[in-house]
Amino acid sequence: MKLLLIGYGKMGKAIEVQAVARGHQIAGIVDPARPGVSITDFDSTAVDAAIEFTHPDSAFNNVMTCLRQGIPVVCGSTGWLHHFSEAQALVQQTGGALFYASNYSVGVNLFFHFNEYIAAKMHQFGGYDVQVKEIHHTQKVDQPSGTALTAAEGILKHFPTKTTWRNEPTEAPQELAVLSERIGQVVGTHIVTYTSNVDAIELKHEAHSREGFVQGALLAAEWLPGRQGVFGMKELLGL
Ligand SMILES: NC(=O)C1=CN([C@@H]2O[C@H](COP(=O)(O)OP(=O)(O)OC[C@H]3O[C@@H](n4cnc5c(N)ncnc54)[C@H](OP(=O)(O)O)[C@@H]3O)[C@@H](O)[C@H]2O)C=CC1
Ligand SMILES: O=C(O)C1=N[C@H](C(=O)O)C[C@H](O)C1
Repeated sequence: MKLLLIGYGKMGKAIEVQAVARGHQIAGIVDPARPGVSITDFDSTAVDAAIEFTHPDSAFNNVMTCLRQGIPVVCGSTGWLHHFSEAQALVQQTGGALFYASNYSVGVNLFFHFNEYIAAKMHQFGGYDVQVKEIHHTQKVDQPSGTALTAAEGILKHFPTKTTWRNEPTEAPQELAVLSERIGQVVGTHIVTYTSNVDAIELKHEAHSREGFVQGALLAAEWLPGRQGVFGMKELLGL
């Protein structure tokens, strides 16, 4: 496949290495460190899919440009979902394809699946409070992480005592605390904890490297071309 990499930071560079190892061609790299190359230089004849890992402030614009260029786009950037409905509308309008996941690791998507199941069970039995905690490296600009927000949404869907989330400790019983810590080079750790008067139950995912994100993003890029619509890891993995 011919891939366009948008963003050539920690993820973009790691994706390049694995993409080449899997026999793909890098048709172009768009990044501020490589001026003179832009998404509008490419179209669906030059590129089979774009993979976008940039920044919360640039992701929406990059996704929209790919869709206008007719390029199927796999986006991993977090912190831009307040614009997601506009991207969905452009997918419909253009007949294009957008794949989005707050976390491309297969393990995290299993964690999301179990998280929803556990939330429903814990609510059914009662007596437990719940919180989400995420820990990431100090270069991360958005908080809470996209993964923590997906986990929080999964809890809110199945644990109706909680009606909203807050990114700080809270005593309000209807608020789900989603706590963020930034430490050194931590790749990404997410913990959901249920606490009662007598015990605690934890569901934890700890990424040991970025390889899981890279593999998932490449699987998505290999799966997306030829499809029309908005997709995520549930469709890719059949979860
Ligand atoms: N969904 C998932 O599984 C994962 C998501 N992420 C998310 O992906 C994003 C990127 O992560 P990561 O690679 O670690 O971040 P980095 O900061 O290491 O890399 C981002 C790169 O994108 C560049 N960039 C900024 N703006 C643009 C633009 N408009 N067009 C093209 N490139 C641009 C940056 O350049 P400059 O430094 O000059 O600004 C930088 O080189 C983050 O939002 C992160 O949360 C990360 C890992 C997994
Ligand atoms: O910025 C990161 O590094 C990561 N971002 C994603 C998120 O916000 O959840 C995914 C992963 O945790 C790493």
